Amino acid sequence: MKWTAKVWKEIEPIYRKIIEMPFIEELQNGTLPLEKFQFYMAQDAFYLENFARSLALIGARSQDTSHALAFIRFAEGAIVVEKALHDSYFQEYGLTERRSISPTTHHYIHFLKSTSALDQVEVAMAAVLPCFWIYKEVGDYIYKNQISAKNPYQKWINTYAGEEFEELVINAKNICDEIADNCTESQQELMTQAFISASRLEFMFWDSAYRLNNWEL
Ligand SMILES: Cc1ncc(C[n+]2csc(CCO)c2C)c(N)n1
Repeated sequence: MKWTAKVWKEIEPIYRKIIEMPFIEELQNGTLPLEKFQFYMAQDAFYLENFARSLALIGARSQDTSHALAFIRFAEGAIVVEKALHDSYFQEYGLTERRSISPTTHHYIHFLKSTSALDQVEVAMAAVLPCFWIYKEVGDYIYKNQISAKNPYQKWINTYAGEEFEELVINAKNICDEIADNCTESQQELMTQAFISASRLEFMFWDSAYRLNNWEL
């Protein structure tokens, strides 16, 4: 069995929780309060800037040049494509002020940065995979189950349910399977643990936006 098939089984309960969470349900119905979406967008802008750096670092640390190129392109995509989506939402919803990084965003960013800098590059690749894969699954899920034709968050949904994004995800998954095949069992286990941690953090990222959770002090 491929490594990706094995790890998806591991995070299936987390994925189920994600698609059942109120943030996702209300995003799908278009009823998510704007304040919560704004909080999410503002936090995601911080996330992307840092996530792109992790991807670039993984690219730089990759032995295989085709993997290096793929991760450098992912890094570019994180800044160019995703940032464009944010900028349009920032304009549409009049989001101007720069907020502070929430505890969950802080934790997620630093988990990715330290993993990409200090752990084996294979483990770092596994740590960033949920960012691609879970977004693809969630995007497709929402797209298929949408009831309302008019949704203020449609652009977000279309970005992740689209074919262009699918290609990126397939590429990221294939690279992880290729490198997992050349890993020892204990290295694979570290990859799996990193994948699970990042999946939990994806859940927390939406959950904390729904709760507008920020530092108390
Ligand atoms: C918390 C959080 N996790 C994942 C993504 C999705 N995402 C961000 S950059 C990128 C790769 C290049 O486009 C992907 C899939 C997000 N926006 N926010």
